[in-house]
Amino acid sequence: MPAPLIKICGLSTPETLDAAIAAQADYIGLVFFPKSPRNVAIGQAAALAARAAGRTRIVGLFVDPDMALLHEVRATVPLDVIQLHGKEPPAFVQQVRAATGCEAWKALGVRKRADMEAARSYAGAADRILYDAKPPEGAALPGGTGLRIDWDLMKGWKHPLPWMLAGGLDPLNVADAVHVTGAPAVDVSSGVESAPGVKDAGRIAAFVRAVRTI
Ligand SMILES: O=C(O)c1ccccc1N[C@@H]1O[C@H](COP(=O)(O)O)[C@@H](O)[C@H]1O
Repeated sequence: MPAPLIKICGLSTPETLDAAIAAQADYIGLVFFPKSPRNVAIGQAAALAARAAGRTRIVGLFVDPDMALLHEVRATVPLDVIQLHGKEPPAFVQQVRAATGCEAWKALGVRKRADMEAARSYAGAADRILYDAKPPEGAALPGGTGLRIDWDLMKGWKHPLPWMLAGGLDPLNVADAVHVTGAPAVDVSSGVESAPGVKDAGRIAAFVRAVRTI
């Protein structure tokens, strides 16, 4: 099995961005969602992206954005990937990919096996499905909650698209998560923080090390 790809999401400072790059994370994520403690202003994101350019790939995370916001961000932030973490239907995901030239990743909230079935409808529209834990009804955030998927749900599941595992991963559990699910790519946000929105350089390094030594 090839080494899983690694994304460190929700970076907002040059120091923690540098930590992710030094650890050789494959992707770094910038969150454009004002309700998130990891939200970055467009100017702040542009400065972080300039620092990261050519050293890792840059993912912009959005929740039910309109095309105007995506174009506004892309005018100054050179995104490689747009991660859609809301209720975006396949046609919109396809439109995002066509209009921006970025890869489009669609996040799906998973609590039971049936939640994963929705992945099929994104074949041909999304470049990757990101499976995240489904938050409880009425939760403030659709992701970045530290909640975990029941990894056993993925046993025997035939993934219709390239995919990534997210939700409650951390340096101590990520190796188990990969062993149980066979994930080809992993994404972490709160599991490498010391407080909500505060990334920890040591935990970022430990997470990448834990994946690279699987
Ligand atoms: O990180 C956030 O603040 C966030 C906000 C809104 C939607 C998604 C968000 N993060 C994504 O959620 C998953 C899981 O995060 P965690 O590791 O459980 O904290 C991950 O894909 C993040 O990119």
